Amino acid sequence: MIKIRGLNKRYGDFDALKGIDLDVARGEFLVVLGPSGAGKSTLLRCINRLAEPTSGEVHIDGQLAQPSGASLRALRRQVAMIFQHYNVVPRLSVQKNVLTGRMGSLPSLLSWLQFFPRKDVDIARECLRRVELQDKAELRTDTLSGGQKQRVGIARALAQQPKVILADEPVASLDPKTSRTVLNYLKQASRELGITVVCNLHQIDYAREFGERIVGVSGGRIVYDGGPEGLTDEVLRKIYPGLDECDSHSRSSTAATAIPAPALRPLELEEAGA
Ligand SMILES: Nc1ncnc2c1ncn2[C@@H]1O[C@H](COP(=O)(O)OP(=O)(O)OP(=O)(O)O)[C@@H](O)[C@H]1O
Repeated sequence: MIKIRGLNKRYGDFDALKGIDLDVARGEFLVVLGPSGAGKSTLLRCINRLAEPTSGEVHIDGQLAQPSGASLRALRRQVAMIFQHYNVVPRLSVQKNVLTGRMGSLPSLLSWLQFFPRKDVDIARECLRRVELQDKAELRTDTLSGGQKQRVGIARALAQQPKVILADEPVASLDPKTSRTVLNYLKQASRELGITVVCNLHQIDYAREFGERIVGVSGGRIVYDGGPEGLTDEVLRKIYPGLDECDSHSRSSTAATAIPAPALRPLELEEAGA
């Protein structure tokens, strides 16, 4: 479903992604694990062209992703995104937020008028049912908790009826119990609807629990690609080069382990006066 070849992304003189090759199968739930600054978000953003790759190719369902035009619009319809900070419109109702996932499929006038045909309302309702928020459909979204807002984010992504969902640290702002609930909804939707999910995570424990396949990214390169059972201490040291300096308890604890060790680039070090 996703085929990436020789993907490089350079910001100024900094290489954020260095020669990424990756294939993700239809319906696969892939977790991308890595420390802060590793290049996880950049990878997702190059897949849906929110960031323009410096070189390399991304194919979605056999189609080469193009930087603009009709082909870009088609790509964006097929690839939905879920964000760390939910990106919901607070003053809109829950259902209206989910319906925004249908906008790419509507004629532009209807979309501009925010007029949604019955069929689209039914799709939105069904997506809300999947994340068990059907009872909240008419509420303003800013009355929901963080976990519920993220479930709205999932429902909106599902309403788009995409082939691929890119989830950029979808549980980074949530407590462990809520995080597991949200990841369960996402995984269940992927399994039942055959959607390919690429989910960026900081937390090793969630990656082990939810990732069928885990790609470890460090310094803009893939340093691990395999199952959760392969996440040995040696592999984790490759993904998180500073891991030995961290509290060793945190790796084996049952609580979710987040290691957002910042990988500062030279410019930032200079700015920090180092
Ligand atoms: N628009 C940009 N301009 C300049 N540098 C950028 C830009 N976006 C990202 N970077 C740099 O590229 C590197 C990778 O960033 P990216 O956000 O992809 O990492 P990440 O693994 O997703 O980190 P985090 O987990 O903290 O979100 C970082 O060093 C970051 O500072």
